[in-house]
Amino acid sequence: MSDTTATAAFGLGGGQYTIANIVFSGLALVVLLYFLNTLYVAYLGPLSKFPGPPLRAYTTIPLIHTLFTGLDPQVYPALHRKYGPIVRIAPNQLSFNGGAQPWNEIYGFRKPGSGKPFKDPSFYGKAFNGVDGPITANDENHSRQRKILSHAFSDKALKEQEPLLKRWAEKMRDRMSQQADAGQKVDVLKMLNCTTFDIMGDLSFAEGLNMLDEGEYSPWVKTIFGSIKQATFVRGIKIYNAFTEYMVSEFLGKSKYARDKGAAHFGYCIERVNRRLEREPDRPDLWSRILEKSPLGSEGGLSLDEHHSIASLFMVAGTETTATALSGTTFHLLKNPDILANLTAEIRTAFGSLQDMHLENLAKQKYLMAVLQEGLRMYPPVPIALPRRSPAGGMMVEGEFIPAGTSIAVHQYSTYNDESHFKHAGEFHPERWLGDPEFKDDHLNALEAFSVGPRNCLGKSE
Ligand code: HEM
Repeated sequence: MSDTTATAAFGLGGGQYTIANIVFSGLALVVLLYFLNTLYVAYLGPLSKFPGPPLRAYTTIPLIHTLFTGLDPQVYPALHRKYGPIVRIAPNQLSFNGGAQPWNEIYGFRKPGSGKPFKDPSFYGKAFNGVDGPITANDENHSRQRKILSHAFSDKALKEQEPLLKRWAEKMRDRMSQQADAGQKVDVLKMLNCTTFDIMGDLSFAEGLNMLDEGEYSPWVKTIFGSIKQATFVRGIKIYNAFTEYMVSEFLGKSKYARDKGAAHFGYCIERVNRRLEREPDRPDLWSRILEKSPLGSEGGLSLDEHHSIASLFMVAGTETTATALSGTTFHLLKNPDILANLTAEIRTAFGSLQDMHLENLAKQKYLMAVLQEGLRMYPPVPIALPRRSPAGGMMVEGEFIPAGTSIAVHQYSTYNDESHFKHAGEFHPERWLGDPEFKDDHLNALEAFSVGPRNCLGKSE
């Protein structure tokens, strides 16, 4: 090829046909194509029909900013108020707050053979040992694991744990009373976290973490809280683009710092699970029921690695969530003395002492149940969105076609704070759950704090 032909062919002009120029032109072309593609996706692509802030259609930076600043429960309700029940919150991401319909369409059970949304991999991370527990397992492993684990969460199994739950509740009450009698301030959130972690340790491994005794978070629990924040930060970097996702998975995720941090939490789990598997406690715990269904080494049962992953999940999923729900509800009760007085009256009329309280008769206290529901609505422990990806071939949600691979989710706090679902949404009104005519137009089925469908919360009691 002559210089002139090459110059013409590469469009370089002026006889500048050098390797550097070719590389530079190639890079410029890639940047141009990337830019044009971004513009196409933002303004002409299949998600361009959905409303949302223009910048969010173009880049994930606002999404990451919201994540890093922790303003999720402020930003997304405001976006839904402005743009409606479906909002494009990133180039490839839609947020829903339309109530029961998107809950069922995105998360609910589906007919066999119909395309099914799956968990968005950019949100969900595997357990430290790389072995899936129920949160990240594929459908086949998930249903195998869930069948085994459900046995430990049946009504019968929970009834069996009643003395344990009562013992810890009494301990929490005594501890709080001691502090109050001594004129000290009571950090209710901390007390509740100490209690739920002690309970989960005792339920899972037949040994508490002694946090209520110490009145302080144990090093393990501090590690768990730290790793929740760290995981959020890592997720923010990952979702920027494919390159940052690769860098996080290949380098940051495998760095010594990340490995040491992950190993600390996981190490505590491994140690306790192994210790528990070596002995039979003098009273049944969750693992007694799990091992009943799946003896170690049995075909189709849980592997030792799965036991570790599941224990590490239980310690996160069942503790901070419950403590958050109870502390949020306590906050709203203290802000609403009339409601607190009604609740106190119901409980003191029904029970002479703590000894009279049982799981069964507590569940029959209508006002108590309404207060807890309203607490979950006003202060959901998972206030964010748990994203799924739409399946190959796309799917319909709220009558709109969603193309394959789109990240879709119901945003909990936006749903529960929307006046179209709940009258006086920003106020605490347990009466709405008790058939009060003032709230007759409320969409009570928009509240799904434990999610719905095959992957809903295992700890939810019906
Ligand atoms: C108020 C307390 C709780 C709330 C609001 C809550 C909420 C949730 C939600 C929204 C999910 C779905 C996660 C997803 O789609 O990725 C979930 C899953 C799960 N939760 Fe809870 N949870 C609570 C308490 C508990 C408790 C006490 C346990 C007991 C260990 C527990 C164990 C689990 C497990 C194992 C899963 C995974 C289930 C599966 O994928 O099959 N949770 N929870």
